[in-house]
Amino acid sequence: MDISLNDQDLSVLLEVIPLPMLVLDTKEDRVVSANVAARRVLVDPLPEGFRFSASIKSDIAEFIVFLDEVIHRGSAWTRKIALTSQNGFPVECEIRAKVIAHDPDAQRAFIGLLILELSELSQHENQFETNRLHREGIVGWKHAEEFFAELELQNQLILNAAGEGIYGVNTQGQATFVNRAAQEMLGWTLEDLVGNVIHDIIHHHHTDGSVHHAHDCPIYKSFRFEQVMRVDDDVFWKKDGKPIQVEYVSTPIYNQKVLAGAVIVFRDVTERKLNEKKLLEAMNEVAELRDRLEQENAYLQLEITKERAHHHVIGRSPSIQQLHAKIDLVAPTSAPVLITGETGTGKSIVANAIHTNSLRKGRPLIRFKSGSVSRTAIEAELFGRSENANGGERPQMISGAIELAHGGTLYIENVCELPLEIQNKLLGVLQDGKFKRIGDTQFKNLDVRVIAASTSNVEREVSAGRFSEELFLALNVFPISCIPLRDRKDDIPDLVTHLLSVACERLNRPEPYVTERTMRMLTEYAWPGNVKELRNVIERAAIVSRGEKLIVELGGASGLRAQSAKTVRTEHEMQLEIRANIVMALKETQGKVSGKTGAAALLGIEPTTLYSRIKKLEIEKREWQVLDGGL
Ligand SMILES: Nc1ncnc2c1ncn2[C@@H]1O[C@H](COP(=O)(O)OP(=O)(O)OP(=O)(O)O)[C@@H](O)[C@H]1O
Repeated sequence: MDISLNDQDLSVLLEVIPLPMLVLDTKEDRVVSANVAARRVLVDPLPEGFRFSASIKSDIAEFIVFLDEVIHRGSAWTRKIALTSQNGFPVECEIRAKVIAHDPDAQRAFIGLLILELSELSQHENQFETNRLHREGIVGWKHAEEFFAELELQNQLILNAAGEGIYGVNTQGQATFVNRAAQEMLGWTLEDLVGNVIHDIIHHHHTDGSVHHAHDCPIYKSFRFEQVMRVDDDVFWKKDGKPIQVEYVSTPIYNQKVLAGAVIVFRDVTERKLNEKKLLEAMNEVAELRDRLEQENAYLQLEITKERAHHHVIGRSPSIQQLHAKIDLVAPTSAPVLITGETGTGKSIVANAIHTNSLRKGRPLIRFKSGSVSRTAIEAELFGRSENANGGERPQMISGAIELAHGGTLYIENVCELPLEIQNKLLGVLQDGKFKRIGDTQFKNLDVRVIAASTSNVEREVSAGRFSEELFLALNVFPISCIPLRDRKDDIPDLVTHLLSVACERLNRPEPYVTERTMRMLTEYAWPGNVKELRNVIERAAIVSRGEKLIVELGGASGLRAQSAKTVRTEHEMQLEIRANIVMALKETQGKVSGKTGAAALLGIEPTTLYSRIKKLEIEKREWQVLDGGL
């Protein structure tokens, strides 16, 4: 079957195609039809029976291979074939070919050839790329715009959420933005600030009232000299005319590497500065008090040392020598000491000697003698108290004697008078080496040496169930007993001389001399109140003696002198003497025990001691009342 094409139809079809196109009859190598664009490239007008091979510049064999490929595959393209234009110029092109009709038996095919000049093709491609870029550019710009809008919104949110005040200024010092915190801290609104020179609004004066010139302003400096400025003590002025203390950082900002102004981040530190000021004042006050306390302490220590300088254990009797030996032995240790002896025999003098000869002498010797009657008061005096009076506020601390003695020595007088509960608590403290204030929750470590004293026979108190046996064992590590003055009369002259010189020094009086007679009288006296009583007598004598001689009055003791002439008295006789002396004293004071005019003062003993003696010796009211009534 032979095929044919309606040339007319083909021409019309080809003409609508803008690119060079022609139809080739392969059998006759004839261009059947070519559109105007193709004719413009090859030959125009197209001669009847124009042979396509005439336009091929390159090897014709290459074109035949290409046609075979087209017929075989139905379509193909190549850039290997160069054409010659009607002017004789070479036309570099891409030829795209497609089989329109094929009759293998007749070895004929009609093939459509599209000729794309490479120069135009690349122009097209460039144009296409440009269009594509243009299209994509617009889309990209839109994306960028959305992105920046989003970013700006987020930045605004961040700026407004920030706790610090933040504002920006341009290079003219005009505010460009102000975040919410800044507006709230300053009271100025966005309308008040943005576009205006912010220095004139919030930063115009110092607190002392002097003008803050813009040329001195660190914020201006930050963008003039392009440096970050940190200021920690400045003021910004609020809309209500009040200043707030601020600390701020001013950082220069750039737009496309060109200085655009500065951003200022600030904090209201008014309250902090106030607290710092208060703290500083409080610390200064504390330092002042500490200095004063140290001075007072130094002064008191000096006074105590001076006072204690007169508190040596005086005497040469064998019992006093023995006492010295014991003190020397026990002082350097930290062992507890239990000192027993009648009142006024020098128990506190011994405690002092032990302390001053120990390694603790640089720390205080605290004397504890509870004057309180109630158990809780005694407990607080000894262990301290931590009170939270105003609930929630810092508790008020009161240090007890035991805490004050930390590192030093605690001397407990009349230890037998401590209530049993407190005795047990004290025992616990000594065993554990820690204590707790009343009302406190925390234990504190304690390093204390305890020296306890008693006028009573402690073993007897233990047997009577009035004193804790365990505490007795804990304290009785090194017992020392103080011998009454009547058993060491040899010491009386030394004591008289010593006590007289101490008294005169204190009274700032010339020291009178003691006649032999007076010394004998003093030596022979029974001294139921021991050295304490002797001291009182000597002090009184130092006051009343106006002349050169010491005039001694032994008060109610005259009645006892006859008895005191006896060389040895029994313990019972001694007790009777003491009893009679107390009754006499009570008679003189009409039963008054304490106070300056009380019987205790007259006897030179503590009221508590006198009370316990009255009880122990079973002295009844009628005894001194009857006597009183008899006069
Ligand atoms: N051996 C001594 N050497 C020097 N002074 C002494 C001596 N013994 C006692 N004294 C003096 O007597 C006074 C009373 O002594 P101290 O207070 O030590 O007695 P005490 O036994 O502790 O009495 P009390 O049991 O009543 O507390 C002291 O102030 C001290 O001046």
